[in-house]
Formats: sequence, C-alpha cells, structure tokens
Amino acid sequence: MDEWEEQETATSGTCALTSHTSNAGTQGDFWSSDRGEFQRGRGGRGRGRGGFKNSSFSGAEDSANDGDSQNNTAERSSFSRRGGRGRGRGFGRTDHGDFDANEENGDHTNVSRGRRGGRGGSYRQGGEQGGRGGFGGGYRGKDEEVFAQGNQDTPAEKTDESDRPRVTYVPPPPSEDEESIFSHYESGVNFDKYDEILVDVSGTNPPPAIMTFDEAALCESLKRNVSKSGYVKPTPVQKHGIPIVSAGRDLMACAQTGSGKTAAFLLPILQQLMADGAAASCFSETQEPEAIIVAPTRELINQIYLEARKFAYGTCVRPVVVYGGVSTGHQIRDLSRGCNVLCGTPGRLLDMIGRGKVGLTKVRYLVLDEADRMLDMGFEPDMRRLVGSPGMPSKENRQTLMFSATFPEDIQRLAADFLKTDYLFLAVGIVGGACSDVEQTFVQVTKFAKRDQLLDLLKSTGSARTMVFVETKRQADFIAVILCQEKFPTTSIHGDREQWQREQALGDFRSGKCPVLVATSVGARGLDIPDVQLVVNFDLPNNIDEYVHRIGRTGRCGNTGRAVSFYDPEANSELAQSLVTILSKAQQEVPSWLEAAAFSGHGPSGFNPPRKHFASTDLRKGPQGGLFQDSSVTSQLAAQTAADDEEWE
Ligand SMILES: Nc1ncnc2c1ncn2[C@@H]1O[C@H](COP(=O)(O)OP(=O)(O)OP(=O)(O)O)[C@@H](O)[C@H]1O
Repeated sequence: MDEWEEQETATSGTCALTSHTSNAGTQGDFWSSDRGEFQRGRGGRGRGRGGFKNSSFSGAEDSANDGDSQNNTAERSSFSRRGGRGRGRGFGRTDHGDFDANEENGDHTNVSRGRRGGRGGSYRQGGEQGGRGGFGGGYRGKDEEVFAQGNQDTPAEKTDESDRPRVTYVPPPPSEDEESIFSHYESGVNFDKYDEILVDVSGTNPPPAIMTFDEAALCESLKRNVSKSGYVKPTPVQKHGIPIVSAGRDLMACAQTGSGKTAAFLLPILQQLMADGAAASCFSETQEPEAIIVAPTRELINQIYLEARKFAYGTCVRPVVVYGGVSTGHQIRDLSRGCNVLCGTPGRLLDMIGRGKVGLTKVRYLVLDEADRMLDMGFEPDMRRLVGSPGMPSKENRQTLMFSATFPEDIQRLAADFLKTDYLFLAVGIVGGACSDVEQTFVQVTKFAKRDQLLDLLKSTGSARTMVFVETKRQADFIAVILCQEKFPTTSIHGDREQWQREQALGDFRSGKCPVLVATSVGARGLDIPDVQLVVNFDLPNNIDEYVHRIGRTGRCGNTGRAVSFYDPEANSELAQSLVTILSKAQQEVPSWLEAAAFSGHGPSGFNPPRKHFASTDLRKGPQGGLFQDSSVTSQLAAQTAADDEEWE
C-alpha cells in the first residue's frame, strides 16, 4: 500500500444508509453482459426533496469513495448542496472536503443554492461520510457522478468498520498498440456536405479560416498523427476553430454533433505546446498542466483523453485523465509521471487540486467541452470553483474555449463570465440544431405501448447497433432485462452502475458483443461510438438540447443515422413546439399530429417553464438576432429541470 492508498483508507468513512431504502432491490435482476447471466440489481435510492442533512463528506463527486481530500475540514451541519440525490435547494454550506473557494476563504456560512441537496429526503446524522442519498449513492450531476456504492460484486473493498467501501477500481491501461491507438471509423458519404453548412463567426477580428490541415502549420509529428487518424480535410468547426485558437482568442463554438469539435480544440492546443517545447516532468509532486479540459461525464472525458493521447503520440506532451469511480491513488501515480494536458470531470479534478497534486499556475488553456452542460446549475459551481482556485490565471491571462452542439441563450450569458470580452462566437449551422444526417421519426404512443413498440422496432432493425434512451436508471435496467429476455443482447449504462460496469457496458457495445445499449442521460453527450445506426428515445427527454445530443450519437462524421422517438402525448406535449422547430430546421418531415400538438397551446408556458426552446445564434447579436429562446427561462430553472430528468421517478 502506498502513501495514497493509506491516505484513502485512513480517511474513508461511512456511507449513510439511513435514508429511504424502500426502493432497495427494486432494480431487480438484469442481464449482465460481462458475465452473460442475470445478475442481482442493486438497491434503489432515497427520494424526497430537500432532505435535511447533517453531514460532511469527502471530496468531490468522484472522490467520495476514495476518501477525503487532504483539506477536508470540520464537519458542519447543513442543508447539503451536494448531499443525497437532491433536487431541493438546500441552504448549502458545502461540507464536502474538496476544494472550495468559499472554504478557502474561510467562509462557511454562505447561503448557496442547494444543487442537488437532499434527494435522499432523510435526516442524516453527521457521519463522516454521510448524506449520499440512501443506499445506492448520492447524486452529483445530472449526467453522472453518482457516488459509487459498496457492492459485493464490485472490486470496491470495505475499508473500515463503518463498512464504507473504497474505490479500488483501476481501469485497464489504454492500448499501447499503434494500430489500435489510431483505429477510427470512416467518415461517411455526407462528409463533404459539411462544406455547405453556413458558418457564422461573430466578434471582432476573427482570423481567416484554414481550408486544409497543411494551412494549420502543424508540426511534423502532429501532422503525422492527424493523418494516421484518417483525417484528410478539416471539418468546418476545425477550419474556423483551429485558427481562432491558434490566434490566442477565446472561443465559444457551436457545431452539430459528430462534426469534429474535439480535434478543433485539441489540435491547436497540442500544436502550441509542441511548438513551445512543452515536456512532461515527472519530478514534481505537484503537476502543473498547461491545458485543462473538463467534460461532464467520465466516459466522455476518457474519450477526449484518448483523442489527446492519440494526437500527442510520439511527442513529449503528456495528457492525463482523472475522473470518478476509479482509484484516486492510481490517478495520482499516473499524474506524477508528468502532465501537460489534464482531462477531468470537475469533481475529481477539484479533488486533485485540493490535494495539491495539480497546480494551476501554468494553465494557458481551459476547455469546457459540452460547455452548456458544464455551466448549467449542475456544474456551474464547480466551474466557478475551478476558475477561482489559487493559481488559476485570470480569464485575461488564459485562453478559455467552450464547445458544444447546443448553446442556450441563458448559458451564453453565463459563459461570458468565464471569457474575455472579445471572445469569438463560432456557429456552424444552426446553434442548437440537430445533425442533418440523422433521419428523425416520431411514433405517437402511450406509455403502456412503448415496450411493444420497442420490441417491434428492434425486430425490424436486426442487429443494428442501437442506443435506447430512457428517463430513469431503474427503467434502464428494466428495459435491458426485457430486451435480454427477448434475446437482444443488451447492456446498460447509468449512474447507479459501478464504473467498471459502465466501462464494460460501453466496451461490449463498442465491440458489438451487445449491440443494444440502454442509457440514461449519462450517455447522451459526446460519446463517439462507431456504427451506431439507431437511437431510440424510449422516453423523450425534458429539454430539447438533450434531444439534440441524444440523437447525435448516430449520424456522425458524415455518416447517416436514424432516430426514432416515442412521443407520449400525455408526457411530451410541452416539447412539441421545439421538436417541430428542430425537425423543420433539419429539413425533415414534420408529422401532422406533432404539428397539431405544437400549436394546440401546449407550448412552454406558465411560471418558470423548463427550457424547451433553443438559441439560434450569438447572444451578443441582441434580441433581434434570431433567438428562439423564451427569455423568461433562466439557466437555473432550466438546468434544474434538466437535472431532474434522470432522477425523478
Ligand atoms: N477532419 C476529420 N476527418 C475525419 N474524421 C474526423 C475529422 N474530425 C473528426 N473526425 C472524427 O469524427 C468523429 C466525431 O468527432 P467528435 O467526437 O470530435 O465530434 P463532436 O463534434 O465533438 O461531437 P459531439 O457534439 O457529439 O460531442 C470522431 O470519430 C472523430 O475522430
């Protein structure tokens, strides 16, 4: 056991099991792809709003199981901001042990909006690690970051008499084999059509776009790696984004799903680091990366890391990834081997900063991928904490880059806090628009008929690789069981699964061992999986942005794809108007019944409606700039609604 493991063990505490556990076991059995058998599901979760919590717990989301951060402070009573699975807005004095700007300032008395406080709905005694929302773990973000729970089936060990498990999961190391590092799927027949998409760059003095990778003046090794990745010509977001980043400008970039946003920020960053001779140093206990990239889910940040590793192959630039559900000690050891580009989910990243393992003074680039998600209520406090962390250069002294396929107006407004005033806004196509290579179909169906519809659909599509999106984690397991019973090899990914299960599920889906993946919103954004031919919205999401991201898991990189959504008039009427807009903007047929529903007065209405509309351009162009969004929608409310999607059952 090394220093870090000891530390983890020493500081682990109890996982509160005191909240509602009435759901325990209700997830039932599900087919385990990894074992080829039915497996006992885990217990359910606590529910209820705004549970009062008297607890303190460690680290950020991810580190919760790994023990407290070094700067953990005394336990404090509070309505927890993070505790449990809350939708409540607790008066949150944060009591977690991760790095917190307020805590740093000695300010523990601020009243903050409860981010997810108290879903557990239970009073919890102030146990060292209390407040995780009942058995099954506490919820952290909409998409992910559920504290991993103890589960006899997992590699987590019990660490002390309190029975709190410690995450010991160490993911298999990524392949060193050059062929698999550079393996990629082919761009599709519509790749060249990207050139026809209208591009709008707003802001002062944008640099001219490049037309070829040669014009990007990449150094030899990077050029070689780009070519080995199968990239022949840049996509529009790369043509415009690469020179903007290389010119040192801040950027908010919006381009459709699957159109190469990752390389649009990675290539110019890596190019600059290579040109400056950046080289990872393994001699320092505190690593000082030049670039920090954040993304909302573990799987996505790992994917970005693998892309960075691929492009940096054979160079002195060393990317590292940190995310939750994995042994902290393992990640600290990896960090200590040197780090120029640090990819992380917010919680684990903040935890590493809090532990003094990551210094920020050398940060030149801060990238928010899925930036609208990173700035909605779920993650915004973490982002503010990150930019307010000691050593982090001010926005004037770093380059901040934001990428997403959706950028609602309210989030754009918020994003400006993180960007220099002269940031450029790059819009490729319609901001918030769906990928035009995805054929979108809607089936009007009651909730009771969905199951049969799904089975019929899957029978008709044969072994097409399919992602099925559902609203809740329990539903994900339930549908997976049913599909397995019907002989569709199926796996599932959601926030109640252990990290090793999530990774295995994704692996089985990628490899085709399980051609059907049932997912909650944790799988909606960013995942780039080859040959996903069909996306099924078994349950439509609550907000239109999530719809756009979900269907974007197919039809990527010029390939065509198909999305079938089950529209339940009882539950989805508020989304109808936005769906009609999305369909029309993507030049797709709008079913007459959907049009009728859209104009039957069921649009977003009332006080505090959730986000149902999308922005179509740079906010700075003003109200006449073509914004579709209802300006009464506020980010927090919209985000809260979004956050509820998965969690409220
Ligand atoms: N210029 C290019 N030529 C060929 N393939 C490319 C090019 N750029 C990106 N790709 C490939 O296209 C796929 C999609 O890219 P990427 O994941 O970056 O999309 P994205 O815009 O970030 O999507 P999302 O919005 O879903 O996150 C990846 O497999 C990537 O390797």
